[in-house]
Amino acid sequence: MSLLTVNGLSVHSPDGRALVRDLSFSIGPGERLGLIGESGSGKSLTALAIMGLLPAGMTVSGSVVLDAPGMPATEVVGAPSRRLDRLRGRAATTVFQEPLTALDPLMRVGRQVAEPLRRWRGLRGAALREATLSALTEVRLSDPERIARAYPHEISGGQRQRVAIAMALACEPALLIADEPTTALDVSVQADVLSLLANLIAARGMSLLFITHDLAVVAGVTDRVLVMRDGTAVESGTVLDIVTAPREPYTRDLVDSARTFDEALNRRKP
Ligand SMILES: Nc1ncnc2c1ncn2[C@@H]1O[C@H](COP(=O)(O)OP(=O)(O)OP(=O)(O)O)[C@@H](O)[C@H]1O
Repeated sequence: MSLLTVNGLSVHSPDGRALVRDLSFSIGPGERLGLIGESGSGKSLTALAIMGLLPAGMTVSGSVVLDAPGMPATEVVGAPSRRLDRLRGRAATTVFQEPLTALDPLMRVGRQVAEPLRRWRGLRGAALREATLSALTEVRLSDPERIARAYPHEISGGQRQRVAIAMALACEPALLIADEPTTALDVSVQADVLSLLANLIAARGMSLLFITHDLAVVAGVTDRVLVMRDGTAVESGTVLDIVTAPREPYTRDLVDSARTFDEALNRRKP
C-alpha cells in the first residue's frame, strides 16, 4: 500500500473552472516524486488538496488517501477538519516557498521550533530546549542558540527556510510536501538548502513530493517526475527518462529550458 494515493483528483474554482483535472498518482514509503509544470498548472492546488487545505469555495472530487505508519488510512477528501488536524504534521507536512508563511513574526524562533516538539514528542523543560537546539543544528544552522533567541526578521531568508524545515521535520512526518522551497531564496543559498533537504529526506527515509517549475531542481532531489499542464498530468516517468526522452512537446520545452540539468544529473548518485 502506498503512503499517498491520489485517484481522479479534480479541483474546481468557485466559478466552476477546472483547475486540477482527474489527477492520479501515488507515493510509496521512501519514494520521492517531483511535480513539475509551469506557473498556474495546478501544482500548489494539488498540494493543498492533499493536506485538505484548499481555499474556501473550491470544490474537490476524487480521492486522496494518506496511509502513514501507525495511523489509520484516511480519505482526505471530505474528511472533517478535526480528523485532518491529527494527520497534518504527522502523516504529511508542508514546506512552502516563502518561509515567513510558516513563521510567526512576533515569536522567537526557538519557541516556534519547540512547539511541534512539545506537542508531538511530549518534551518539556531541559529536554525540550536540547531538542530545539538539536533540531536547529540538524538543519545546519550555525550558532543555534543565537538563532533560537532571534525573531524571524532578524535572520536571513536562507536561515528562515532552514528553520521552517526544522519545524516541519520536528513532527517526524512520513511525507514532506515541499512547494518551491528554494524559489524565494538567493541563488547562492538555493543549492545549499536543496542539498540539506535531500540529505535529511534520505537520512530519515521519508517520502517526498517536491513541487517546482524547474526541472534542474527536481532532477537533483527526486526519483520520479510527474509533468502537469493546465491542471492535468501530461507525462510521468523516472527523472532520467523524462530528461533523456521526453515524449510530450511541453515536456521537451521544460527540458530545453532547464538551466542546469546536466549539472543536477551529475550530482545524482548512480
Ligand atoms: N484561490 C484561488 N481562487 C481562484 N483560482 C485560483 C486560486 N488559487 C489558484 N487559482 C488558479 O488555479 C490555477 C492553478 O494554480 P496553482 O497555484 O495550483 O498553480 P501552480 O502550478 O502552483 O503555479 P505556481 O508555480 O505559479 O505556484 C491557476 O490558474 C490559478 O490562477
